[in-house]
Amino acid sequence: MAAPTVEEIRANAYVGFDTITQQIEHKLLKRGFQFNVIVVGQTGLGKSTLINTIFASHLIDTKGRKEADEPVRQTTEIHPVSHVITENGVRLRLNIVDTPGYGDQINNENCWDPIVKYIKDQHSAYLRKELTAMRDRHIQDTRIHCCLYFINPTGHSLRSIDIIVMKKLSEVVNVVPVIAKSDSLTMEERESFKQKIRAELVHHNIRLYPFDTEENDEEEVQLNESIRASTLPQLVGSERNVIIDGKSVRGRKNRWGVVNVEDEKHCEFVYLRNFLTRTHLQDLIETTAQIHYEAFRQKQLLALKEQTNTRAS
Ligand SMILES: Nc1nc2c(ncn2[C@@H]2O[C@H](COP(=O)(O)OP(=O)(O)OP(=O)(O)O)[C@@H](O)[C@H]2O)c(=O)[nH]1
Repeated sequence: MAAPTVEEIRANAYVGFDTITQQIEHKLLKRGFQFNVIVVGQTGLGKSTLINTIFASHLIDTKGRKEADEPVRQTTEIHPVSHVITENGVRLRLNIVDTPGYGDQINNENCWDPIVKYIKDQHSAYLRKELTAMRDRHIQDTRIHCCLYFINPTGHSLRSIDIIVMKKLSEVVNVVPVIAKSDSLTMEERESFKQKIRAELVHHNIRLYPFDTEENDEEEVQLNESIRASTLPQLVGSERNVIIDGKSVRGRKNRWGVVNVEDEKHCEFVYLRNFLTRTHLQDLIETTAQIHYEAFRQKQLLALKEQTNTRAS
């Protein structure tokens, strides 16, 4: 019998486990993905516009007062909406939670409570489902993966409510602060405002996303570092098109001219969109499960154990 050729040896040696990545992809594509984001910031800062601009669809409506005599909301409300968007066969279920009324009262004390409670309630619901004897194969995940916190473009500094709330939120969720409506500032004002806010965030020790963990390799640590260095994108949102150099682009007219939302020389919208959808979508989801939910779960289970011990003794 003739000795096998190199090709025959190679063909016989192929086991096929390298297809596991395709098998996983097939399963994940069938199930689809889930991304839950909450938007927090004073009325009229452009929260709905920004979300609709990022996902290029009209997903949420403005909650502003339509008539001058409409009463101002007395409390922070929680308005979740859910949409399924599809891109190249990938299905993404998007839960967007709007928080109208936040920061709008004269006395804003505790106006953040409904937001923190909502985030914790989602962790709690997930934990309950996880602990049932006959748990679902796939638990519907409503845990909030990202909180976009809108900072007023005052040109001065953070308000005390921003500091308190970002601190509270960063204990339970990935907080990504953004400078809203940055076209109301000149380029010089924007840069100095950004530097000021960054220094304040560091001074007040506000722990923003992304976090370094012991498991991070060199590349991930460097990536996190670069994200932190570019924290606070200065945004302009728009659901309308304007004509620039004969081309119709997503943008808005202001007193200085026209802003092309997608032009990095005009604002940092593209940076935020890439960060949320192209580079960090999966990491935001993972960090929620591994850091925020894990901390919540540990606390709840320890409390439960203590209760049981007290009852037994
Ligand atoms: N100049 C400027 N105006 C903006 C920008 N984004 C939104 N707007 C406008 O600001 C107004 C309020 O925008 P919304 O997106 O409804 O703001 P919101 O924060 O969702 O407001 P509420 O739903 O009331 O909480 C609208 O007239 C928008 O067209 C922006 O980046 N720059």
